[in-house]
Amino acid sequence: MHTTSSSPAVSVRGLTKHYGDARVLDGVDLEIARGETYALLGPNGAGKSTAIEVLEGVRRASSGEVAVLGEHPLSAPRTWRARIGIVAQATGDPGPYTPRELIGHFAKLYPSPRPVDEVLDLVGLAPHATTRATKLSGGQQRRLDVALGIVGRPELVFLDEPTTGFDPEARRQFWAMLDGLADEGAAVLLTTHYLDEAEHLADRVGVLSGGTIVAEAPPALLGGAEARTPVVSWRDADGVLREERSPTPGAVVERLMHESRSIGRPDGPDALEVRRPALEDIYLDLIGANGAER
Ligand SMILES: Nc1ncnc2c1ncn2[C@@H]1O[C@H](COP(=O)(O)OP(=O)(O)OP(=O)(O)O)[C@@H](O)[C@H]1O
Repeated sequence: MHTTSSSPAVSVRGLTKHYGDARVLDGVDLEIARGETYALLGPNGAGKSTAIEVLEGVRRASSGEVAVLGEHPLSAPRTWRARIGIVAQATGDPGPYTPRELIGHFAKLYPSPRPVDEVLDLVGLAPHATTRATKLSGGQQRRLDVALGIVGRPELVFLDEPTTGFDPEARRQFWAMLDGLADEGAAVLLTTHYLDEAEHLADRVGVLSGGTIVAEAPPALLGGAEARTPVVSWRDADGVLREERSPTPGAVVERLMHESRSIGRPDGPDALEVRRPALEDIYLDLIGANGAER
């Protein structure tokens, strides 16, 4: 297949994968544009890593069409591999080397790598450049994984739960780094269990559940307008927790206050609260409504 920079970063149709009798992916369709950041969400065991491994060419699909930067991952030429960056969920033993040595070594595998010092700065490892990698903390080792994934200036980066183990400050630094990669035009496919991360980073999110992508949209639109409708909750006179969804929650609160006053409770019902569903609520509804883990 001829590769052009106008081909999508990722194009997947009807991807299935089974392990023995277990069908983990059951007809996944996915398209990621050049320069787009896409977050794949889903509960533990949904098949996110499996899907990413098929796209990376380290796992064979059972069926379906897969093109990554215009090539099939299992038949792509060596030059294709230099155009993608991989940060897997689990990485190997770094051996007796320092981050500077490891990044420098990996840089030699690519035609136009980033300078080692730039990578160290990007991932916030400059102060630990000469510490043995095995002596780094868990979060610092994860930054090193990210460094090795981006040193080759990839056109597409796969990041499988990249910020697991990061402290809040490191996560913010990582987000800024990823914003920088996106500004340079790299496409990113990210998995994460942190909904705020998906919301901050992704142009679009997809929810993988029951073997297929059950919802896909920009984070602010996931689940549709209905899912974003505010929820008014309160305890009624019998102490029972009530909920009402309404696009005009103020009117509901006014009605409840009026009803309360009419039964001699001028302060209104107990536990009166108005909530606007967050991405996390919408996500949980989506996976709950679609069978969750399998
Ligand atoms: N090599 C394998 N052989 C058999 N089953 C496997 C293999 N790899 C994964 N699985 C199973 O496939 C399912 C999907 O696993 P996968 O790691 O892709 O999920 P995930 O969505 O990435 O999960 P998590 O969020 O926990 O990382 C799980 O039930 C897992 O046990």
